[in-house]
Amino acid sequence: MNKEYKIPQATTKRLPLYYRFLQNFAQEGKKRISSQELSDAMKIDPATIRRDFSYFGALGKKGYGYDVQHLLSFFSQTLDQDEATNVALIGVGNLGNAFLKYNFQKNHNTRIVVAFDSKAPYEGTDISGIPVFHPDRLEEMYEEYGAELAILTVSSRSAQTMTDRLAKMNAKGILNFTPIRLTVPDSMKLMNIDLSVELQALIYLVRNSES
Ligand SMILES: NC(=O)c1ccc[n+]([C@@H]2O[C@H](COP(=O)([O-])OP(=O)(O)OC[C@H]3O[C@@H](n4cnc5c(N)ncnc54)[C@H](O)[C@@H]3O)[C@@H](O)[C@H]2O)c1
Repeated sequence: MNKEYKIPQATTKRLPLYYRFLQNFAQEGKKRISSQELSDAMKIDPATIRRDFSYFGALGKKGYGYDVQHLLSFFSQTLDQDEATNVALIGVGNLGNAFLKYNFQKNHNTRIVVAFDSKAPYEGTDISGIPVFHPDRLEEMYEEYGAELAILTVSSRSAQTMTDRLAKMNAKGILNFTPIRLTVPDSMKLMNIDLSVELQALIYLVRNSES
């Protein structure tokens, strides 16, 4: 990857999607692919795809398109897909339960390995095959299960406290589903996911394409 460029977050978010579609194309036996074909499959305009790919240097050739295997190994390295990522889930309520059930089945290298909920017993319980412990054991079990990242689905009032504890443990990143704007140290990556913001963006797109 060309490290001189800071990759925009919108591009970063599309990388796993590109990877998934490229895997499908490879499974169908496709050797090369144009940005137009990717665009048709992914419903992202070809200019965006070309711009996204340009952040990683010249990956395609004019008139030839992109070499599927080359792109796949490139994305796999970039996304560290060869390395498993263990994730901890904090807060097993409505949202957390759904994540434990889903557990990223489409991405075999990323999985929730341990979860925490204040209603869980100290010695732990099993929900959808994942051990769930009381948050008193966060530091101990996060380490024991080799978690690198945390998904935060706790009630709002606990969000910052749990974030501070994760920061102290040098957790690498948080995927935050709570509505709280969290304060994190520079060393920690934070991504906020808010369905109402996404929905508002969709409403805006729909309204602005009506004429
Ligand atoms: N981002 C989104 O689009 C979106 C959508 C729905 C809900 N949310 C937010 O996600 C969070 C979870 O929503 P929900 O509907 O699952 O709520 P919920 O009340 O069903 O679940 C929250 C869980 O967190 C647990 N909890 C509280 N403090 C804790 C702590 N310190 N450590 C571990 N567990 C703790 C509670 O026991 C509970 O089981 C809320 O903050 C909510 O506002 C976000």
